[in-house]
Amino acid sequence: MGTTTTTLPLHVCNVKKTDMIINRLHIFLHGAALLALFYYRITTLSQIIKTRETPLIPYLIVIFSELVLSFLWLLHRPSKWRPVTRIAYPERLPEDEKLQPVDVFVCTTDPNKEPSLGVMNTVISAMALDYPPDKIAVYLSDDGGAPVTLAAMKEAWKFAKWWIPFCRKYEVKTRCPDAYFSSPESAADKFIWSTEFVADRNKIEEKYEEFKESLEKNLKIIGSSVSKDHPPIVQVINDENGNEKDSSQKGMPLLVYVAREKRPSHPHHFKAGAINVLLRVSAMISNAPYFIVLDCDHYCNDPTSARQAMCFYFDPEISSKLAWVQFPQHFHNISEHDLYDGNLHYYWREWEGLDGLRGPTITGCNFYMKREAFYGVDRIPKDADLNQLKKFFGSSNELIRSTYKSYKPNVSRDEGKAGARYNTVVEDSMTSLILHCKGWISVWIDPARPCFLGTCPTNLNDMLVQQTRWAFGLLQMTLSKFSPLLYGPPRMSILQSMSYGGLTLDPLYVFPFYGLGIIPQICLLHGIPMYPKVSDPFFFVFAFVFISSQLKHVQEVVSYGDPLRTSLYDLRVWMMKSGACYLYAVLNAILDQFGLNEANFSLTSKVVDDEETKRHQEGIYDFQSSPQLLAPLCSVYLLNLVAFIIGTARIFQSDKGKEVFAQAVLALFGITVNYHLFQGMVLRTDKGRISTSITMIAVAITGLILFFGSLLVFF
Ligand SMILES: O=c1ccn([C@@H]2O[C@H](COP(=O)(O)OP(=O)(O)O[C@H]3O[C@H](CO)[C@@H](O)[C@H](O)[C@H]3O)[C@@H](O)[C@H]2O)c(=O)[nH]1
Ligand SMILES: [Mn+2]
Repeated sequence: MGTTTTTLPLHVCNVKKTDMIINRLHIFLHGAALLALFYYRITTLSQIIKTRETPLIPYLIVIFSELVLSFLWLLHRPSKWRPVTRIAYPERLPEDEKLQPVDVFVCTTDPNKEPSLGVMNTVISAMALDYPPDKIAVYLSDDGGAPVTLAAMKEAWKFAKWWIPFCRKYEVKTRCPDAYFSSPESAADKFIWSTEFVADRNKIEEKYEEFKESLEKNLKIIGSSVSKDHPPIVQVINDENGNEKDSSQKGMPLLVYVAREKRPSHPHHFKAGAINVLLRVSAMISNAPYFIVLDCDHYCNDPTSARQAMCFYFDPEISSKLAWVQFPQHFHNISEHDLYDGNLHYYWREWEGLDGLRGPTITGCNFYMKREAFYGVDRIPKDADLNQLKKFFGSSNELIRSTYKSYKPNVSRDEGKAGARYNTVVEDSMTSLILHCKGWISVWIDPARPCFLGTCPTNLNDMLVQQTRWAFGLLQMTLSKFSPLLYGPPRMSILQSMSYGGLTLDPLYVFPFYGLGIIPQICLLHGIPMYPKVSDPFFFVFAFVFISSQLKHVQEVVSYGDPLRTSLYDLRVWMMKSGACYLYAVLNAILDQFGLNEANFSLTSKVVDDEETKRHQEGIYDFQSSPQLLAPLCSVYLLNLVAFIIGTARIFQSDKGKEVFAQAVLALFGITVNYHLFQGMVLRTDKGRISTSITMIAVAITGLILFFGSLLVFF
């Protein structure tokens, strides 16, 4: 544990040197080019104001777009400054008696979108964690208050009593039963030839089939209705079959069902609300000093995750400041063509860099958290009276008593409440900002064998809906008093504040997307130059900025280990997000400011659709999506297509046309990168194509943009 020189470290942190050097060089080169670019813009702008040779408004829009792009580029730089990776060595932990208890929180909401079998697989995989069973308690929060979920849990308990001993006996690695049976792992070497293993395995498979049947039967009898109006239900499932000392309970963790009270008149704050209820309920039952949050679809794929996390909490050098250990979200339903960036590598690439600062943000689930940090008790003075404590913890005397027994907390000087933050649907980013600002650090670990595997959206619509929710949440955060660029700097380093700023301000990409996707193209049609001529030395500056940002992106993708084509898919996702998700997120955020937007958390579906899965596997875009999301993208596409065709004709016709060469290249870039939209609108005939009605709407919108955009050319 690092106390003497002879003991081996529990974990190591490696700086990714090559990436670090490339990143830093790029920051300076690209940064210098940007300065040159803006020097050009400012000098030409003053000329334009004098001479009025070029229309001012389009020119200002282009400059504004470039400013937003560069500002966001700058905010994302700290996360490139020092990328690191980590390895933990759980085998070097002290003996089991010294390990601290861990509570597992699983959240589910709707058995129709989150089928019970999947949820129970997650619950069972958590119960089977490789950790002393008396130090594990699994809590399921059922936000649907669905009787079918409670019934499923009782069946899960029965099956787990077979499953857990089997996993222990044969050192099974894949402890999510569904994953285990669908791609059977071979037994650990020492059991491989044993007939006993084969017999046990067949038996357990039979039990699993029975378990599945029982869930189906329940579903038929009970139905999958959910309720938004019910009293709280807390049920310890273990109790069903006797008391704790009963032999049937031995070697089994605690399993608890929780459906918090729901009333239509009362806001329930979605997942953040669910976590906070679990925090309080568990404080009264097991009250472990650490807890982990899992989404109902994120099963434990490596049973050692808790031990890996403990490697950091046991390190005396960081343990007192360490709040959470974050594992990435990886997905079991990803295809080799990850068309929608479902694996979220866009984020994880940055998280390696955040880890090199003071730690990654919480990313919704798969994080081990120190309960004390989450309570914010570091801020509670020692001599706090009960009233002060109630202001912080709420009115429950029992909760305060139980908390006090274990942590002897001291009282909050800030007026906040304990737990996850409510102000936004991205409770995770908000909560981590506040914890980082209090001086806590966090750790990011992404082992070769993913510790958790979830279900990611496999069609465009789900991806867009999910990204819209995130973007809206991040904007809510930006517009709240926890706006990172204002709230951060007095409390944490400027680099860390910038990273949070980069995360929450990503929705601003909507402005350059439309600014640069429409204006230069319309000007191209009218033969009005927006960029320097090819013969102008500053043309080189623009070309450099453009090429350098594209190449840097390709380098990041490849160095992260993804195939080259991912950089193209990424670029498309970025454009689709900017043109659709960010657009609606910004509109909703504006409505929200006027109190006109109803709080909402649109769940992503975890139900498998065969045809959709097939398209996903084959790498074919699934465009069955609402016109609202697709039409804006298609319109911009069509505009670029028209601009490119007519603009190129002009370039070949007249000498003056050559001044708009850069704009023609820009339009060509847009239509080439987004060729999938062209395919969807024009070439494809299958069910996943872009419907004719959406294409027609897009044609109409393109006409409107052309008309109104052309008016701008006169100002
Ligand atoms: O009122 C609610 C709404 C959602 N959930 C649960 O929250 C989890 C995440 O919901 P999901 O529909 O899967 O959304 P995703 O977009 O896939 O979730 C991502 O984004 C969320 C923030 O928007 C994070 O909380 C998640 O961890 C992260 O995986 C699921 O287990 C839900 O059951 C609740 O418990 N109560
Ligand atoms: Mn999810």
